[in-house]
Amino acid sequence: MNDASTPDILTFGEAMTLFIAETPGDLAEVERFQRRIAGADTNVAIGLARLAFHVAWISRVGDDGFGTFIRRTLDAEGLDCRYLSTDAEHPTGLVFKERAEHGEDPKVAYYRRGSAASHMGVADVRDLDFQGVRHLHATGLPPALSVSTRELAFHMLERAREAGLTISFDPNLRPSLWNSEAEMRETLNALAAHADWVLPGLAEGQRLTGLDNAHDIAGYYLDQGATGVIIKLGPEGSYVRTADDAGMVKGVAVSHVVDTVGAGDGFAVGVISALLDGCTLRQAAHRGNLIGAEQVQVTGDMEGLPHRARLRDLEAAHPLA
Ligand SMILES: O=C(O)C(=O)C[C@H](O)[C@H](O)CO
Repeated sequence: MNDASTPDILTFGEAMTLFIAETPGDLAEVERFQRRIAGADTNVAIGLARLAFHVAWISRVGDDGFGTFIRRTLDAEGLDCRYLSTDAEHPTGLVFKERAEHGEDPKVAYYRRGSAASHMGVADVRDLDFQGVRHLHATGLPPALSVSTRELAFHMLERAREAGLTISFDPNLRPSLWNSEAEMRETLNALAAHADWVLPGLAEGQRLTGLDNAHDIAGYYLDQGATGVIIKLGPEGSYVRTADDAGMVKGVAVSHVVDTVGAGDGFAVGVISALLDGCTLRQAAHRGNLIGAEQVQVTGDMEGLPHRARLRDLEAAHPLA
């Protein structure tokens, strides 16, 4: 998209070229892979663009074939890539994913250390105009990649706050990318304190807060300043809490889980799109559950993200109970 108009939504992070094993088992045995794109932030950006929001994507790719592939894919998905730059010195990040056989979480191998996106920093967004933008979505990936992307993450949330955008934050824990558990916890909780809507999974919330149940975890983030917290509970659905409401929003049944990666990103797409459409937090959690369920039925990380027509069908078939 080359449109110079103001985006509805800003997103930033790392898009990687993804290789999905064509056969199950250890990557050491796999000879053929399918090529796709991946990255928690970019999955959300694509999902929101499919739902007809104007989404700007802030990132870097390497000056290599994988970077060209990512740029072409994001353009084709309708993302506004005016803030996507090409880094001549560092390569595009890659991720290889095992093929899941029985709905288990597949193993992934990252080749992203020192990637183009991990060299982003505050200077990349010096000319970024927040005026008129409605929303910023952030995840725990940029603060995990490098010191400069961590600074960028805090800078983005602080500027969004000053400019009056709403902010969503999904911790997307990747312990293998952090130096220590304590650093991960402190950094992600500090970032979450800048957000309006915080969207951890139950296990993530437990690890980040040391608390046990969804109600208390949500309370922790409300006390830090969030207006709404939704805890993802997998197939059970999600737990919603605001200052004056709390309760379960039931999940939708899925007969065959193919691959769970990207389900949380689908959930974020549902929640953010619904809130920007003017829905309540419970309706937003329900849409998150619906899109999360779509995402677990495909092998790629973003292929299950629906366009508006499919979303209308899903919401008609599964009204909020
Ligand atoms: O962004 C990452 O770290 C990934 O592993 C790529 C996946 O698309 C992502 O995890 C899905 O949330």
